[in-house]
Amino acid sequence: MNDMTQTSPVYDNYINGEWKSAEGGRTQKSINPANKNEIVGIIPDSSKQDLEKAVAAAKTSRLAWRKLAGAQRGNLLFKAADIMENRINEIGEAMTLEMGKTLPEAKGETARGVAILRYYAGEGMRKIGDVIPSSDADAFLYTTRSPLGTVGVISPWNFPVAIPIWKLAPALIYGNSVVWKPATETAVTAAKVMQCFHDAGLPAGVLNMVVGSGSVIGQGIAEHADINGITFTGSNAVGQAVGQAALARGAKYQLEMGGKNPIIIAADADVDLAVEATISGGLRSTGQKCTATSRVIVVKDVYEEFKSKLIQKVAELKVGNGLDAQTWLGPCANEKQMETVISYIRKGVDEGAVLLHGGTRPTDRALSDGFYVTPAIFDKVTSKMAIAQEEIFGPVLALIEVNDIQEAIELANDTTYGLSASIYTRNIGNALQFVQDMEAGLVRVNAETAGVELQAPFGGMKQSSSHSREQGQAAIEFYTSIKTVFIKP
Ligand SMILES: NC(=O)C1=CN([C@@H]2O[C@H](COP(=O)(O)OP(=O)(O)OC[C@H]3O[C@@H](n4cnc5c(N)ncnc54)[C@H](OP(=O)(O)O)[C@@H]3O)[C@@H](O)[C@H]2O)C=CC1
Ligand SMILES: O=C(O)CCC(=O)C(=O)O
Repeated sequence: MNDMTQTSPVYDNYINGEWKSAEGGRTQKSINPANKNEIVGIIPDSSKQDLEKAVAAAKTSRLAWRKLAGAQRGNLLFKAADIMENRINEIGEAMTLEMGKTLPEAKGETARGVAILRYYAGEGMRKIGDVIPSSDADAFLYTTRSPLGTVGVISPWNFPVAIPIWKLAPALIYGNSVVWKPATETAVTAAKVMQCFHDAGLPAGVLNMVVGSGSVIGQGIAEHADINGITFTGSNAVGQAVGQAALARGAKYQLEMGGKNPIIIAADADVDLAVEATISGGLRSTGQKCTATSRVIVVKDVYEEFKSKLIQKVAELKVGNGLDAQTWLGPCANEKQMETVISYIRKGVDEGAVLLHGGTRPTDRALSDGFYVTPAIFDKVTSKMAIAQEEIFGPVLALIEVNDIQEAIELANDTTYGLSASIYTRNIGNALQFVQDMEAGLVRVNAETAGVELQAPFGGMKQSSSHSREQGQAAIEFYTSIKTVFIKP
């Protein structure tokens, strides 16, 4: 152990209402991507034994939890929300330190987590069924809903507060107990979120958190016979494996995976607004959103104007440590992610695209220990290139020139993904054609591709999801089963 390891804060698993170190005391380090020499915290490296304890606790606690009134469960979520609201600075700072997004983004995401918690707390008071006229005049026919039992939540590092909360909160409010495996990258942030639920007085065993590698704890959740539903957000490769493991044992599953999201700029677009939306949608959070804009499809009439304005604005963005108030764009979340981004930039050049701007490690020596890449803009991209087809998850914009809206929509659909898409146009006909023909779960007119409203359904078409929807009232479809009740006196 070096000195820094000895002085770094230590975080544990949360099992059956208690903080517990991993079996055998195994730990790993959470590293700051802005400075790889800084350890943010020492976190558990859990084994299957830890998972077993968490699942057993969740199984034991679930009956009493489901028997509470929805309003009682809701009150606990309201309390957790209030506590989290008071800790926005602390949680936001942990997030910036662990995965690099800027502090305003990190605090904004934590505030969003609070709002999601409150939304689902309120769900405890809303209707969960319908009365249906029976063909038997004496009978009472209605539907109600049952929780699944225990839900396994596998969450990624890119929204380390909002994504877990939009899974945990509906799972809990509808009466499920939970075993949560957060991304290892953001386990410190996860522990701070978990502490809010603990301090709110959630009964022991109802929500458990196990930190450890995806292949052990994540896969263990997918395969565990006592976990009745699994919700996952992350890469397509892992999502497919999770889905297959769940399907093989008849468990319910929900997958939210990648995107290759297009923005279309029509000839009649407000070009300045379109440039802003492209930058915000493509480069905020260093491009590490599943809804990030990565393909910029521009009609030829405004191509040159759009391109030169985009380059000018992107050149003004300050890359740096997310804690620095001047920074617009933080580092990639980890070294592997940075290497992936750099390898795609090389691939783009090799395939014949023209790198107009960025795509390099910054020369500033103050940034040399961080996983930084300057935002890249590619010109002369064609739809068949890897940079136009594969999810990069980094600050890379691929410009594609087209003749008209028809061609733009065709190319926008020329991918295996279908998560989000946007168009900039002042023409209602263009907008309606786009809304109708675009194969994506989220379509936005005169708005960037990213940006999800917590009260609306969110999810993708094609290979972006398991065709289910999260958030808003859509969440009830995954976290419960409908029970049809027929009663005759
Ligand atoms: N849709 C989205 O929002 C996201 C998409 N991605 C995409 O995925 C790429 C790789 O990122 P990465 O973090 O490796 O994504 P992963 O899909 O590997 O990670 C997502 C979650 O799954 C867990 N996991 C990893 N392996 C397994 C497994 N075999 N079984 C069950 N769970 C597992 C991870 O745990 P652990 O952290 O311990 O590895 C993490 O909690 C990115 O470049 C991006 O393209 C990534 C994150 C979010
Ligand atoms: O755009 C957003 O706010 C949500 C993005 C998201 O869900 C993701 O990146 O996983």
